[in-house]
Amino acid sequence: KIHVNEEVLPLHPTLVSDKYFSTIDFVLFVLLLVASMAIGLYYALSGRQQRTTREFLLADQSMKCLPLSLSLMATFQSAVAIVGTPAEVFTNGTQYWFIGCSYILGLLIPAHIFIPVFYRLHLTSAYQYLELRFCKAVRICGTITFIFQMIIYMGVGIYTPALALNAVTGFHLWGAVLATGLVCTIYTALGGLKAVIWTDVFQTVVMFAGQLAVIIVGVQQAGGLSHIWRKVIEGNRISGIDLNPDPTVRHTFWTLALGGVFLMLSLYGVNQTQVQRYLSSRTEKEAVMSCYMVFPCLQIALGLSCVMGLVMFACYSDNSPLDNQYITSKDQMVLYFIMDMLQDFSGLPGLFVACLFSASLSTISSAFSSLATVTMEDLIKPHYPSMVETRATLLSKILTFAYGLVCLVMAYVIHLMNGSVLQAALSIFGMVGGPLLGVFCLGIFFPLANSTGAVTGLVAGLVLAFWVGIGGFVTQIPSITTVRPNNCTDMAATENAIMATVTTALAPITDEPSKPVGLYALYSLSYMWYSALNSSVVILIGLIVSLITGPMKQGELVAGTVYPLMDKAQDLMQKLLRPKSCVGSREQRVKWTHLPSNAMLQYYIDIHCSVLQVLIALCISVFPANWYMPGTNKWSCPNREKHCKGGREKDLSTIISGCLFGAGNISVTYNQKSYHLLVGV
Ligand SMILES: O=C(O)CCCC[C@@H]1SC[C@@H]2NC(=O)N[C@@H]21
Ligand code: NA
Repeated sequence: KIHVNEEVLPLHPTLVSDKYFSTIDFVLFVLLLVASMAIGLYYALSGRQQRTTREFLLADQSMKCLPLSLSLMATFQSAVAIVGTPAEVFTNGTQYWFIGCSYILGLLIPAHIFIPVFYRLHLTSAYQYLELRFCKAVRICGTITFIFQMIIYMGVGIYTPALALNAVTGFHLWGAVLATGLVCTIYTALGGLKAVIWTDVFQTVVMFAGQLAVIIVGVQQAGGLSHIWRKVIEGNRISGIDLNPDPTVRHTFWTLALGGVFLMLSLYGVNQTQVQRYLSSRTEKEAVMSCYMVFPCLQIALGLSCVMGLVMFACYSDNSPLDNQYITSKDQMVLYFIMDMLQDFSGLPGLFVACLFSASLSTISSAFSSLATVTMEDLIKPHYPSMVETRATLLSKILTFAYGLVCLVMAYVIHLMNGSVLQAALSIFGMVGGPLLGVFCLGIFFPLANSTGAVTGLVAGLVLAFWVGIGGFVTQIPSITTVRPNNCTDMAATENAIMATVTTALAPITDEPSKPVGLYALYSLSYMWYSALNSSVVILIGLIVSLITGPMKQGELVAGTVYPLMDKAQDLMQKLLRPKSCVGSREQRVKWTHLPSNAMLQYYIDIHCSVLQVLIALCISVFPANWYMPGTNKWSCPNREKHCKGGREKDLSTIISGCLFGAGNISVTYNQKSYHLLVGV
């Protein structure tokens, strides 16, 4: 049996028999690199030739929403998702598809909370916010955390397609890594953010084209839609909605749709790569629009990958190349499928490989650009405030090159680690991106949070993240190795053990394992909850420490750094200390229907609402108040019979939020008067 090792086995004799990457496939791959490079050079040489940092790092703030939205999607849609998602669906069914539900809140909240705050502060780096809101130290901590996260992700992003290609076709591993790394570095360093965004657009088109072509031909090869449907039904791969509340189950509706919201927020809300795109928009409105438009793009991308997984399953359910040890990891599955089933369609493998590398290029170029930006803006510029623009721009270009080299080094580090890439990437986002999300939320939603609280919270969040993340990684080794015995050499066995560990619930759990207790329960937490857990811990510790060390005073806050949502949080704390009398005597009441329909309403939420309720309230707060305010008698107020008569009997958003999350109090302030509402049924 073949153990894939690119150094020993440059070509694969038994894998796809006599089928190799052909000349036309190779040409398509090279064309992709050449076209990307050409776009980069065009922006390097045209216009004002990237002479200021505003031009180089923020695309002259001239971007429109269509290219922005495609670029937003391309940034976090790497080869990891292209090979990882079909493999996930192949092994565990379509449950992962439910992550699509998290895109709703995961994009609405950035669009209406994060974008307005960042855009109006005229930032370049998202971490400038942390200094404005807290202090320099928090900014530096945030920047360093971000750099750490992106460097690892970049390594995974560049290594994944190269490894898959190498394992299946024997294409030179380091040749592919070097080619993509160099091309990407050059066009990013020369063309700046504008080149990155426009190459993203081109690469997105290639990505969709590749996936779509493979699916269409694949369906035909697999014996048509009805045959595929029968196979996936027989193989039990169409997953129903799994409402199991157990947080240790890897993928359920809750881990994906709710845990996924936090993941999405850390990526689309506060990650520099995306914030930089919002800031490069011509207007705030266009930035918000681009955020809306990512939604269908992400859904299409997710749908295509899932369908590809199903098609693959129909082809290989009885004869898995993984079981036959034709391939060594499920991440090689997609390419194996392409080379095995579609080899006779000249150019199709090449188109798909171009798709794979498009995904990877668009991700690492965004990473280079954002890393150069934060290094310049957060670490270098503050020390040289009088640096001239041309010099700063040149330095930014050099930084981009430097990160290109770092990326190549990281590819080698990832090469030494080995593992299932999708879960690895998402775990990194949860472990490092989660705490970062927490510190931003702490600043934006809680006026009382101070710098000490922010630093302590961030550090505590990171410590917990690595504790739980690494704990989960280590404690899973024994159980998995027994599941998957292998008869390779000792070296290969250890390697496989590590690989299988990251693959975690590779096989759906068949026999009921004993419930983990104590720390093991914590370690077995689904990786999809990492973002939520870690960000909540940062907020909680941040608030506690802030309260102990003396909360921030209203006057000390820089205007525009806090979102009005939690404006009254301090009032609320005081109110909570008093016995609660639904509506204080100071507060006046008017009929709900007397509130003007365009009233600007401010909400604050009872502190004993759960995090979920807070989220829902956030969601509610983004809809125009007059959608559900006037005369809705689901809002209870004292004398509600008197005041709230004749309204709509059922208000959808109220009912859904109420049913799902129980009741919570929300107060509305209008014209300096407070009104209390009870959300729920
Ligand atoms: O790099 C990748 O391709 C995978 C990691 C990022 C995936 C996140 S999960 C939610 C969202 N949907 C996507 O397609 N990408 C991001
Ligand atoms: Na990408």
